[in-house]
Amino acid sequence: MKTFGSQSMVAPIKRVLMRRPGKSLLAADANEWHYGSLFDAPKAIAQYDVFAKLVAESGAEITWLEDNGDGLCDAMFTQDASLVTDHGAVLLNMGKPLRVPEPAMHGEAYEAAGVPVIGKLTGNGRIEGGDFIWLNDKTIVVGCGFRSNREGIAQLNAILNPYEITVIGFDLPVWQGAEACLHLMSMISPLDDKLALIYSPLMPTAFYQLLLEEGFTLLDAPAEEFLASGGLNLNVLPVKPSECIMIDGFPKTKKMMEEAGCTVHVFEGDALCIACEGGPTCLTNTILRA
Ligand SMILES: NC(=O)NCCC[C@H](N)C(=O)O
Repeated sequence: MKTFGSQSMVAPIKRVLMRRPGKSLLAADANEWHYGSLFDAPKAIAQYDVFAKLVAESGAEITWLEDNGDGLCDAMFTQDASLVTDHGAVLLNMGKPLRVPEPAMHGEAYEAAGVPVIGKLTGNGRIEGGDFIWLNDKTIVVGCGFRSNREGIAQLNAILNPYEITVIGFDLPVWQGAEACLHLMSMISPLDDKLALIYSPLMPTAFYQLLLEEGFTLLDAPAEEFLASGGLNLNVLPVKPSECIMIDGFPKTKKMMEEAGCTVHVFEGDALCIACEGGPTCLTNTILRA
């Protein structure tokens, strides 16, 4: 039986890597980590538990990393430090200096979980997982901004081209500056093979055009909810095609997805997600979708 592998954003989620926030988050200096005014660590941990329950209820097996007080508060956003393909995992290289130790942690977890590591980014090559999506099962799109760069794309191509996977890049806007977290997935969440929730004003034009050429239907999220949530209204985790988990409190975005045929599960995420700048996709790293 297949225990790892994923070259889709939306196939049924079967296994994920997650890290429950604990001691590190409770000791976090919000300024140092760029967490917002809604940050409240005990509340964030309680919200995380509700989210984790939804993930488990979707049928996914969770491979756990524990927050044992190593001080890596952002490590709960497991999406960012590695990516898993049908051939094994790639350890990424973080753009946010405070997060640099995380890919090595993922490497240890994959070794323990029986997932082969087929390569890792090094030196000045940087990509964070929030900056990539599978456009199709042979093509990865990476957003180049403060967290990911062209050297990272060149390295990822060198690792994945032998498996007939191509990585292409599009430049992201500056938006709120270098300290804020803006990833490619801050402006797009795939919901089905050819359906995605987006925020078009921030999207690279050529990427937007490519999605249309590929036959995507694009649901453009309402600006007021995007701005009120720091973009987290559209950070939506598909648990299977047209079924997803989102943060509660964004009724217009939710309705838009429901009207497009999606089933949407919600959880409270103000202290966890809005404050810490990462949503349901960021809190999970897909090990197996099939
Ligand atoms: N994939 C994501 O969008 N991850 C969110 C990461 C948030 C974290 N506080 C960071 O700044 O890296």
